[in-house]
Amino acid sequence: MSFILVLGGARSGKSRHAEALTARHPAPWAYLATAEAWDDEMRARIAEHRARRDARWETLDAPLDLPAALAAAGSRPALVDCLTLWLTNLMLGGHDIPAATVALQAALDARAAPTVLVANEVGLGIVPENALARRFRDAAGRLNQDLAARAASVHFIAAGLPLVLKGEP
Ligand SMILES: Nc1nc2c(ncn2[C@@H]2O[C@H](COP(=O)(O)OP(=O)(O)OP(=O)(O)O)[C@@H](O)[C@H]2O)c(=O)[nH]1
Repeated sequence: MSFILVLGGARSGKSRHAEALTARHPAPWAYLATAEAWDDEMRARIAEHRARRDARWETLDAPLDLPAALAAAGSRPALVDCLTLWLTNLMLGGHDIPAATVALQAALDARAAPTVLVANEVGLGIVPENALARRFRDAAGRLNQDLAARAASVHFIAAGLPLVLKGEP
């Protein structure tokens, strides 16, 4: 089944927008979290998100094996938040990014329920000074392009407001 891709910068409101898109479908919904709580700041960010979601959401942790989590979500509408952190986790772990992208696409193709994907638009600022940051920026841009080409709709969020780049609002 096709999916919706929600792009945006940090604190642009993309998670909230993606939650609303997912909630257009009947509950229960699966929230596939790719973040890991390494420090207090991340724990606080995650706690804020968890407080916002009610009991109709079930959280599945998917820092690396996102294809398995998409399969585990089964017939529930699923929200993946976010692909850019998943990519970070893969890169830091030395995983094969093209192979992981193919596996992700296969898992998306296999879904029979609606899916909303959140990703950061990271390439709008100045060129990063270090090589790893430049590699990450390029990989994130490529992943966004690959998924946008396959998505039914693509929404770009800035200042909490959606700009429809492709498909339905
Ligand atoms: N492990 C885990 N991570 C979560 C959970 N809920 C949310 N997150 C993570 O929190 C991250 C989002 O953090 P924020 O800092 O609020 O995101 P942001 O991109 O700055 O903000 P917006 O664009 O406004 O959504 C996502 O990557 C999620 O994976 C959870 O229950 N468990």
